Amino acid sequence: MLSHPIICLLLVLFCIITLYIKILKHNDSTKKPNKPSLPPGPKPWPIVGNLPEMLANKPTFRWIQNIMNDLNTEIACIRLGNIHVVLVTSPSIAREILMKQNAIFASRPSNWSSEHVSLGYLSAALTPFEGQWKKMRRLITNELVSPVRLQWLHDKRAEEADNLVRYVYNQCKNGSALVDIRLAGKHYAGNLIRRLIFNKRYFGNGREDGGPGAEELEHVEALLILLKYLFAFSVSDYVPLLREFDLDGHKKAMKEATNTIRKYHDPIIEERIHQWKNGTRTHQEDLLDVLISLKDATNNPLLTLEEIKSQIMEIMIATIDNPYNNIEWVLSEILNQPKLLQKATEELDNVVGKERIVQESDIPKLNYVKACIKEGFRLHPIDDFNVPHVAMEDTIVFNYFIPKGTHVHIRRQGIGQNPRIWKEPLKFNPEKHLKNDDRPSLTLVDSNLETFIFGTGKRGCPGVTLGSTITIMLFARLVHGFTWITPSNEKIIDLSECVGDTSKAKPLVALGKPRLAGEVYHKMNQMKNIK
Ligand code: HEM
Repeated sequence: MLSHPIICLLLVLFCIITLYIKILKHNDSTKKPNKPSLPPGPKPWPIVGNLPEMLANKPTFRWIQNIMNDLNTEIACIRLGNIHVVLVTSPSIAREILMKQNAIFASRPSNWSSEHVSLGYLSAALTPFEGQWKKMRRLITNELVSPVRLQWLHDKRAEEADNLVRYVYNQCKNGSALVDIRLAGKHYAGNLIRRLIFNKRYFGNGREDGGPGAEELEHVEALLILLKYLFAFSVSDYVPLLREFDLDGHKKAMKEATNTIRKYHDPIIEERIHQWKNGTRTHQEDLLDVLISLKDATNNPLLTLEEIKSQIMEIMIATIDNPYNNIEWVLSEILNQPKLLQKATEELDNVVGKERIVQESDIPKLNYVKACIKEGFRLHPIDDFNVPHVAMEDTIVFNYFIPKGTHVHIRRQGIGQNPRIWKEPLKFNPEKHLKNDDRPSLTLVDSNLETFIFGTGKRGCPGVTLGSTITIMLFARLVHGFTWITPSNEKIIDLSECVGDTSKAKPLVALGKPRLAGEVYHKMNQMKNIK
């Protein structure tokens, strides 16, 4: 006979084992066969996640490209500190995130760089999803880039397009000359946005040939530095305790750049507000006047001084990089395939002729020109990563679990070069955008996100019309106004990318020669130097 305590012990053991089996069974039954997991990715370390690999594999975007190629996936997840970062190269997943689940993914990350540039989240593009974003987004859409406003600003844009031709013409008017296309593109876009906002091309005395002065060179470079370091996978964005140490130097570079920009912007903005207050200015001439004159429901100024400064800095940043980078790549690609350059030139000659220069009103008829530009955006976006979005709640995307707080980076180049979507993805061929498009006038809008240009949804670009116009006019004026050939010491244009980003490693310098009737240029050369 077993003694009483042993029976008790056996009974307890039996209960424990039964309970354990029950728990196991329960877990098994609750484990649905397809319980969503995170998207695939490298196994994260405890606490730091994949930060060690990120730091050991610079530049980060190439490390991420390699991870996704190795895993053969169009969606991946890495963990940086305690933040999940999801990467996407599939148009259908991008549509799910930016269209179907748009409301969930409408926020932006909070980090030092975006807070710094937006002067504490006062502007639209960088501000997480909340009231301030709504206020500034509405204002941009309704007051700064509405069709009526863009019409009002037409003549300023036309003068800057004329100044572009004047600047290039002054370099090659005695025959032909080498022209730095990157420089010309940067400064056309910089002049144009300064003109729309401040009614100024030059902060200083400018240059007689229409080119940039030292101040404009400094201004545009500072804006591009901010872009370079915004959302640039700085380690302190994921481990805020490290912010003070500025381990990668991003903070120092960004502070210097904002100081430079504010050195030019702030006195103009402050003086202008003063003029409106003391009644010496009563007539709106540019977007700064518009911003100052906006009123709230109680007829008080809608915007504070800091809101105006922040929104102006953001629009300056948003306008310059895409157009010049696109045109530099497109011209490089078609210099290497002269038949394409010839086709674009023929279209311009057919639509415009050679007695006048191309104008914005010609744009609807320039489908081949626009197809070239779209193809440039597909192959060579300025940055692989779109501005990041943040999931505001837990969700499921294509059967993957995406936790609240995840940063989503849609990879523009990954989408544009996705071999499942595009035949011969690495070949520059504008016909790709003409084949399936029977609309009478092609646009640069990327509605199915197979070429990721402006994005879509709540955080999609509000500057589509202005951005398209600037880019198309830059390309059309250069190709219509001048003959371009590869410099004699280069067989073909070197199409290598920078190691650290997607820009062209070497600036494009091409041999340009005027190709229109002489009076066309002379008229522009007589333009006053607008300061
Ligand atoms: C060719 C030129 C341009 C391109 C390719 C472009 C592209 C983009 C892209 C891809 C986004 C992010 C979309 C997303 O988050 O999913 C964006 C956002 C934005 N863009 Fe543009 N853009 C251009 C020109 C402009 C211009 C001229 C303006 C001036 C008003 C502008 C203002 C903005 C703003 C304010 C946002 C942020 C929207 C938000 O977060 O609510 N962009 N742009």
